[in-house]
Amino acid sequence: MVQEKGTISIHTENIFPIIKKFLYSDHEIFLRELVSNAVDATQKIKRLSSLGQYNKELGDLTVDVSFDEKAKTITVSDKGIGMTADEIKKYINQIAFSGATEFMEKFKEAKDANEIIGRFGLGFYSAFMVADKVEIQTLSYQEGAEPARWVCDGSTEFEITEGNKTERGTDVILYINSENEEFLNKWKLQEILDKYCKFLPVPIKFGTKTEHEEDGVDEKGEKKWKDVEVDNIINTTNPIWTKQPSELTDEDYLKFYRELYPMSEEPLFWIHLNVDYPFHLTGVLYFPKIKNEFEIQKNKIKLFSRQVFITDEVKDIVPEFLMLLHGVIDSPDIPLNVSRSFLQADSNVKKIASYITRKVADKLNELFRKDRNAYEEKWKDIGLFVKYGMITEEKFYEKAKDFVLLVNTKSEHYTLEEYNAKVKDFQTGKNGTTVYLYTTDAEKQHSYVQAANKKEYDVLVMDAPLDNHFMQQLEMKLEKISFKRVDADVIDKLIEKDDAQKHDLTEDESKKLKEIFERAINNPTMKVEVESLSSESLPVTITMEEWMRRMKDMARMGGGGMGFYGSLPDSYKVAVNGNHKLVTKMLQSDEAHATQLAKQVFDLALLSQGMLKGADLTSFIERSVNVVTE
Ligand SMILES: Nc1ncnc2c1ncn2[C@@H]1O[C@H](COP(=O)(O)OP(=O)(O)OP(=O)(O)O)[C@@H](O)[C@H]1O
Repeated sequence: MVQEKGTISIHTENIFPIIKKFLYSDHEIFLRELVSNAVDATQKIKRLSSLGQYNKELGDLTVDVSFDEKAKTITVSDKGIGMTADEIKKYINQIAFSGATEFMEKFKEAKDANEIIGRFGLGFYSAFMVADKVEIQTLSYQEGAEPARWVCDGSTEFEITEGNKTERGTDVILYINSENEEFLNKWKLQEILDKYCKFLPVPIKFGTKTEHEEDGVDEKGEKKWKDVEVDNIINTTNPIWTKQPSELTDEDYLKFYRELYPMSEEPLFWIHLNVDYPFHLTGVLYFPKIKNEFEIQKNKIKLFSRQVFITDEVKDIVPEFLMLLHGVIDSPDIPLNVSRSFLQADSNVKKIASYITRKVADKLNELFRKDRNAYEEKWKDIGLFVKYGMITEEKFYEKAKDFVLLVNTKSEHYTLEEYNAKVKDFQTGKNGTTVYLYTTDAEKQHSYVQAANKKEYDVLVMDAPLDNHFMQQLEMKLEKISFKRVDADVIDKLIEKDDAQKHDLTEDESKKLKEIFERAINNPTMKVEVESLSSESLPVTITMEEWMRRMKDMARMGGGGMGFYGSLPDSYKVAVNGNHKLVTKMLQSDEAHATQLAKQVFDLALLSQGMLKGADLTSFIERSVNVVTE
């Protein structure tokens, strides 16, 4: 007997075709929505029971997901609070959005199904993305409630009749349409449940699975096994982020990490997030080992809302540099279903981002203070992360400046403050700027590093692509320091002091020398200059000005607006040591011999820079052999 027929109050005839069509790409979330509703209903009955407002047995509260390939149905059953016919009318029929007109207007901007579903309270209706007909069989927990049945065939017509349920709870039965039969598949459903429902707080059963069980011993005394069918519970109801850190061991955290990222290396350490005010957020963030930039995988953080998986695109919620971390964040306070631009402006999201940034900085600081040696050992893996954070987040910079480390060619680690104290006295030039010398490749730039060390200068290793930006950041922030690569100039000019040496050459001699070299090198991008270096320094040194090289490096890395520098030819300075005895010899030789000597020492300088290649290298070798045999 039909009790009631009616029209779902959305005033627009064909809302379902719109839902179906528009939400095409995200079809699978219908299951997330229905299972979440079932879990909500279950938690409500638990709460009523604990408040003493429901006094009957709760019984087994497992939510059951099943499908029938022949009947082409998927059923989600719960033993939650159920609904009366009136409640169905109230909650299901009057779709919780303020009107079809608004929906019609807004859906145009919406970018994905999540947005529409959440914003308009269409969770339940997402069932129509995959089903032609949806049936609800339900019995409310309330004393004397009658079972009710609701059926809707995807038009705006519905029907409420007497239901057949004899126990408290709700069954939602989807009659899957022909385009969506792929969902009538065990593996497909299992996959969707794994993705969205793996950590829901109520057990979810999906069929059964076979397990091996010990079955006594045989005649020989060996263990016997038997296969038993057990419920296939697809979720862990108390994932670690819902627990207190004090209840957890390191092994628990590692186990959870392995569960989330089965193929990954062990994380370095982790942070347990737990805040109640001014927003709710729990989670565990792991620091993965990051060896180099190419390995970075973003979007590894999974975002949950009350244990329901929402997305692993956490951009806009956590600051960019924190996306290098792995783990989970769970917050009901993140507006999940709004557009990205709205998200960025949301004050809760901003607070959450700065909370996480602070927590991460505090954790690093704690590791640094507690066990400096261990921290230094891990620096290789966390350095990139810390520097990235300092470059991109002002707030993080302020905290991290106390625990970021600089590493020199002797593998010694220094904080910014320690390093400044170490080099200030020796490496401050006459203009008052302290020069931090660095190498990007201690092997290749070996002769320069050695020259610096001879002068008792310290040399840092800055070999990550990010270091360019990092140094620039430090130059801006720290007063009166500048970074110079060891081959940015001849050693005496890298850090200019008052006691600069003079060479004994006359102006004419200098000019002549310059000409000899220019002729020998015959390359306009090599600018020859006669310098007064110590007589033990090499006769010729090739350098590239710091500023120019950095611009070129950035252009190479694709730095915005730097393309112009990339297109300039490399320009080097060829510093001829006016105090070297070879110079005197050259000035006294005939032109041909002088040119040959100039060529030879220039090639030697190129060689020490790793710049001598191809035909030039061959002719250098031939020339050298001749010199030796002469
Ligand atoms: N399995 C169920 N048991 C009891 N009540 C249910 C069940 N499923 C849905 N309802 C009722 O129907 C209402 C509407 O559900 P729907 O999924 O459309 O929206 P919602 O769950 O309130 O919001 P959203 O899905 O956007 O988070 C629910 O709030 C609940 O009152």
